[in-house]
Amino acid sequence: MLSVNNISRSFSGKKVLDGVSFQVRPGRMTGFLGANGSGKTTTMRIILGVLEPSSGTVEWNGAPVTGDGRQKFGYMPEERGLYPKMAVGEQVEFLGRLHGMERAAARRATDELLEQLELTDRRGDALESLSLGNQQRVQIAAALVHSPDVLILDEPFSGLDPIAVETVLEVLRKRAASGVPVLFSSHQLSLVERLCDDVVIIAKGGITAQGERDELRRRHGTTRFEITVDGDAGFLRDVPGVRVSELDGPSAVFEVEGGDEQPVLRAALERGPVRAFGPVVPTLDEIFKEVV
Ligand SMILES: Nc1ncnc2c1ncn2[C@@H]1O[C@H](COP(=O)(O)OP(=O)(O)OP(=O)(O)O)[C@@H](O)[C@H]1O
Repeated sequence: MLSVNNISRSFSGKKVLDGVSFQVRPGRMTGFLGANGSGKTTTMRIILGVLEPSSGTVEWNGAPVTGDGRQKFGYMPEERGLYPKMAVGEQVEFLGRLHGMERAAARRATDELLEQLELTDRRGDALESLSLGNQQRVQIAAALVHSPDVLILDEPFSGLDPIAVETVLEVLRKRAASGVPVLFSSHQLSLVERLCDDVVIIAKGGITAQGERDELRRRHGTTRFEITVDGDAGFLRDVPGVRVSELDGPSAVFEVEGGDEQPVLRAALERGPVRAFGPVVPTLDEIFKEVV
């Protein structure tokens, strides 16, 4: 497990991270969400050791991360740092070699990744001749070539079309499934909602929510309920203690005074069949707006 423990960081006296703590668990995709300037890139740079924290530590499996340990991290930085004129395959292979791989192993890993990312036919082309979306796929290959123990990806899905998102996602999921913790930042909430197992939300340099995606959604959504009946759900307005916030023919969203929704269900059943009844589970988008 990767643990970020109480990290703070200032630039020219201005605190941009203040006591940031969270975990990235093995085998899970963790979405790192935050508005522009909230501190995502700074946190990722500190995890990678590109930047020193003012205080706090980063630990991998309970021990402080050292330079050697970071050799086994895979990083896709926000500023995409590859060589524009170098051929795609040569470049990925070279980065594998820089991480200490033997030539043959680096070549094999490169071939496999280019195949998975549907770039095999671009192997010999200069990076700059590829579309931006394809260059992005090469960045993913560069971060993965040395079979990292941990993956830290800054906005890996930005600029990808929906099909490319699926291709990249499949590659990342495979790595996660093999036990690698994957941390990726994103602004695209609906995408993160679909892709991640765990979520960490940062606002103004502090963590405001974190946990398993579905658990987080349940935790933030217990005060509202939705119901669908046969006919018109308008009768709910006359049920004592009920405040209807949305009404659309047979469906309604409501809150109950005191929070016990079961009497409302009984009242509805007395009138006729109830087709659906349950708590409203908020989207990540709604949670994000609530906690930032
Ligand atoms: N090298 C630096 N010198 C001074 N200030 C910096 C430096 N790096 C980051 N900052 C400031 O730290 C804050 C957090 O920036 P950071 O890049 O971590 O945010 P972010 O969440 O990644 O944003 P974005 O989504 O826009 O990439 C910002 O106010 C930024 O201006």
